[in-house]
Amino acid sequence: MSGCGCAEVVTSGLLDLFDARGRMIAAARPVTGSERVALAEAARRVLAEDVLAALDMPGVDNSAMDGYALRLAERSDQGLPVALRVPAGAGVMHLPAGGCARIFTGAPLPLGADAVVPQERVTLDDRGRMHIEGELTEGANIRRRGEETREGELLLPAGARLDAAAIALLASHGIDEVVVVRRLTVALLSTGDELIEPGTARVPGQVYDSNRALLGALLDQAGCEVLDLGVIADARVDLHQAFGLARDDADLVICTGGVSVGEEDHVRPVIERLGGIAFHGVAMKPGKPFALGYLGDSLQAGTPLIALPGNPVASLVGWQLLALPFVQVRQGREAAPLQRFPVTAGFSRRGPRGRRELLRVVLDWAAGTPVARLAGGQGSHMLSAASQAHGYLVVDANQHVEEGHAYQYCPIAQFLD
Ligand SMILES: Nc1nc2c(c(=O)[nH]1)N[C@H]1C(S)=C(S)[C@@H](COP(=O)(O)OP(=O)(O)OC[C@H]3O[C@@H](n4cnc5c(N)ncnc54)[C@H](O)[C@@H]3O)O[C@H]1N2
Ligand code: MOO
Repeated sequence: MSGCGCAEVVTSGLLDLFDARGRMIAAARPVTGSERVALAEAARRVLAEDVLAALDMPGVDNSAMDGYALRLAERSDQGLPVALRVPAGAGVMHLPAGGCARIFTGAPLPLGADAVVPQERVTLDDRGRMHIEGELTEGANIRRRGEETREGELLLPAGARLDAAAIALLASHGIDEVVVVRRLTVALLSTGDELIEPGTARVPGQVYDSNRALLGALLDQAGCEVLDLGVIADARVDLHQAFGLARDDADLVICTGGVSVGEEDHVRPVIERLGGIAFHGVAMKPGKPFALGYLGDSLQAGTPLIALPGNPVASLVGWQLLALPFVQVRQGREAAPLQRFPVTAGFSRRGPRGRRELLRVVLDWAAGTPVARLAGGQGSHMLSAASQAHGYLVVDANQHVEEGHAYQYCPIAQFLD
């Protein structure tokens, strides 16, 4: 049984999924143009230039523990008097000869000290002298100046996407602005006479436009500016007008629906009129009628266009596996390699004919190692399983899934980056 309840069509002339992904990556060209933004605005942006370390990191030798700093050679059975107190934020002090320093995590190591003993390994006698339990080696519990990074070294390369850790790294060097690649403007439109906006009244047969909501959220997550062109009727004249606008105002056009073979599917002929198609049709389920095209003279000189299938899960999977790497390269970064590894199936299922299938699954860890279970109905119109899924179990064309056997698994979290 096919997941969508319809008879499976044996497909030919479709591109292999991984070939198609390779073609998407090869076809993408980074945009030019950059802007300087405040660090507070820089999350999810892509660095346009290398950022060098502004400081040695750590900036001074300092303590990794709350404890006592000492000269190891002065350790004695009589204990050491506490001659100094060094809180975090204190300047660099000198350790008086024959004494130790009370010190706190991150506080500058006093000059002369060569080890720190954590307070749990210390006793103070009734004269206030510090005694150490156990062994202590030179350099113990000291974080050395520059041990992580030296001033002038490469901190983050051009093309790095700024996630929370990268932003924190920049902040730790006192950097409050960065030069980032300008945001991609992506024109987004849905096609279909049945589509209506969420929040409006519906008559039977009408369908709420979920793909624009889906892709709007995905584009936002990917750090793109969305030029929302709304729902366009399945009519050549309307599509022609919308694509004309998108071509002039966007770095990329993404449309959904009307990309299959029915006579109501007008997207392809209009793209061919205004530009061309690089490829159409991928041996994947869901997501088969995926197309890469362009508006203008060529893929490189014109505005690239990605046509995603109307079925919502087909649009989602087409974005994650094919459109996202294209966007990543266009944003000036590298396409993230596809992460996949074997996971055992906890179910059996007839295999897809002629297409590689991406089953929406959840991982069950009850037995200690993960077992993939179907997240729900697998029809490419069924968003509920897609919204529950942890990942895709990738089943090769014409292969049956057998419970207890391992198949490649692609975690969905990788597509959020
Ligand atoms: N004879 C054939 N029919 C179909 C084939 C085929 O090879 N031969 N392929 C099927 C596959 S696979 C898919 S996927 C769909 C994709 O078709 P289209 O991209 O042309 O999409 P539509 O026909 O416009 O719509 C399909 C389906 O999705 C719903 N839809 C469309 N847009 C949205 C939206 N923005 N939000 C929510 N739902 C949407 C639409 O109402 C339809 O139910 O074609 C198969 N057919
Ligand atoms: O199987 Mo389609 O590719 O329904 O998405």
